[in-house]
Amino acid sequence: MKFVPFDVEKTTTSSAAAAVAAAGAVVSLAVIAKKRKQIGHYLKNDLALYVLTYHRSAVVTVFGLPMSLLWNCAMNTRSKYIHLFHSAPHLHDERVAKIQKQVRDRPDKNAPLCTARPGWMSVSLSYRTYKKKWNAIEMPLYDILDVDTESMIVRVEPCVSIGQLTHELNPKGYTLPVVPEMDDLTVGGLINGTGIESSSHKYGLFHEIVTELELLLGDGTIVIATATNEHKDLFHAIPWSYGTLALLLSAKLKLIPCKNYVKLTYTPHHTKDGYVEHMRQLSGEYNYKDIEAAHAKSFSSTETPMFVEGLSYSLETAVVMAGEFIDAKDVPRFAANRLSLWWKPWFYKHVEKILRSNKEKVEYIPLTDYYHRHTQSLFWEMELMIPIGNNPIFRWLLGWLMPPKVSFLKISQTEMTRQLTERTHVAQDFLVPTRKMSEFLELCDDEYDKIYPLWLCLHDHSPMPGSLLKDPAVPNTVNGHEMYIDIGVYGLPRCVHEKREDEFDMKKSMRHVLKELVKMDGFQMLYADVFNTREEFEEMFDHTTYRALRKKYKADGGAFKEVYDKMSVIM
Ligand SMILES: NC(=O)C1=CN([C@@H]2O[C@H](COP(=O)(O)OP(=O)(O)OC[C@H]3O[C@@H](n4cnc5c(N)ncnc54)[C@H](OP(=O)(O)O)[C@@H]3O)[C@@H](O)[C@H]2O)C=CC1
Ligand SMILES: C=C(/C=C/[C@@H](C)[C@H]1CC[C@H]2C3=CC=C4C[C@@H](O)CC[C@]4(C)[C@H]3CC[C@]12C)C(C)C
Repeated sequence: MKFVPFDVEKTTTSSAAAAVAAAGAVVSLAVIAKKRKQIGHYLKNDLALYVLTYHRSAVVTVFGLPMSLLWNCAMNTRSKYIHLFHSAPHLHDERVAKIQKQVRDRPDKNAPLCTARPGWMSVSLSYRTYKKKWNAIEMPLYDILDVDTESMIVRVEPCVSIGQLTHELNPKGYTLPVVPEMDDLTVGGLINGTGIESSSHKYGLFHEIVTELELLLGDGTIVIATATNEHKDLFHAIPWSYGTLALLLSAKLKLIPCKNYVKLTYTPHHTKDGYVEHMRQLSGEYNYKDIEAAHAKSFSSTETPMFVEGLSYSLETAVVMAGEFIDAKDVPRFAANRLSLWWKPWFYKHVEKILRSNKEKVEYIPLTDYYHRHTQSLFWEMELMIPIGNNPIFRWLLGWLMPPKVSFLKISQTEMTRQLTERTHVAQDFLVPTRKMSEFLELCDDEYDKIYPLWLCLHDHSPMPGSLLKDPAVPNTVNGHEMYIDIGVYGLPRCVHEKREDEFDMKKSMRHVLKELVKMDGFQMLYADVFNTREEFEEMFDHTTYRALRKKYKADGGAFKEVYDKMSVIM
């Protein structure tokens, strides 16, 4: 039987439908009553499975939204309780000693190490099933250990989330130079994986803001690694290693001062060449000295905007957004747009309207709202899960509950929807040099059958000796940096929308795109499914020094598996 995982065809903007969805339980009951005969079989076997598989939108609305709210409330209460009664940064060393003991005394030295954070909690498509078989180490490291505004450094444990950090830092007038969207992302996941945001053209990927790592090696030794000390090779190799070199115990991150508003200029474009060139100009790549200045933290004196982002709505159309910090006192009266208010339209829809108006527009957005501009709609994933989610009535009634947690979306999947997601739902970020941006956009348009919008986010790629990431192939002569662009493709190909799923072959398209990506000196973000063979994966990521370091730091020989063994879906 053919079906699509989300009720895409039922997309309707009518208010009546929104009201019905608001009372989602009634809908489910009505549908179930209507199809009693068809589901009789399931009633005997597994009604829950039927509902979870065929009525995903209703399940997400009726159960996912309130459960996510309850979960968030429980987690907030828990962290307030821990903060009040058990917050003990000074106990960090005790906690570390217990983790060290677990690693040293693990019963099966042949089973590889990984963290015990459940796979369904990870902000990725993967369920990380290896955790059931391997030595999963409990690492209850949830504390912000120190905020030093003299040296502009914050020291954190790896399970600290982006949400925790922004809550702590922003009201005090500080922020991380790179604040990846999504509150549930953890510092440990972002350092061992990667993170990016619209300030990455200045500050690089998330690992570029790290100054020190406290690491536990496979043999139980603890080392402190910085960019200049005797473990600098390990320091550079941790990003993109996905927990295959050592376990991270704490990290020091850079801070910058911030203001509480962002002045955002939206520029609509109706040619590909127009928006590609505009983004390249804004990136500062034509003047790399500017980027060096940014790295030296003098962000306010540089000419490049603090934030640059693009949303393309077809191969030839996009809106390019450039933002700067601005003080509340400088915001013109009544000019603020609080994007995060529950009844506001989804951000990418708001931007699409600006594209249609074809007029440049300036808005003043509170900083936290700016950081969360894609949160309500989970980029544009919510349109697939809750097709009426952007309807004004739905937003007024239930917008305050949005979005459901990615964790809920993961645990509520049935095997059938999971397989279908893997076959038809593209969720990938490709990092390509901006010199190849135009070519790669054409490839995506063709291979993914017109998935739009696309997320366009620049980042400064600098050499990282020893990491899996290859150095820039055509380095800018000044300092070896090269400007890259993250092209985020999230959604269903048009043929899948139109119920012609047979015309889309995920593995074939993915492997073709990845092959071309390597030729263009690009690479793929690994939160997504990895469809490469091992050989193809090794063409994209340089394993030479990585393997030497695994030997040097006692990660091979069974302590940790290689990245491909953790990430591949084709094994
Ligand atoms: N804006 C952005 O930049 C976004 C980024 N992402 C992606 O999400 C992922 C992060 O999600 P999150 O849920 O926080 O992390 P995950 O649980 O997905 O962990 C990511 C990787 O980091 C490893 N890791 C995590 N903590 C430690 C640690 N203390 N020591 C050693 N290894 C560790 C994990 O290993 P193990 O499997 O052993 O736990 C895993 O391989 C990243 O891959 C990121 O690229 C997703 C959305 C947005
Ligand atoms: C990396 C970036 C953004 C990524 C997001 C768009 C994806 C990150 C995790 C993805 C998802 C996880 C699990 C899911 C459950 C499935 O049932 C459906 C899909 C999904 C919700 C999936 C959707 C895309 C993500 C949210 C950028 C910012 C660099």
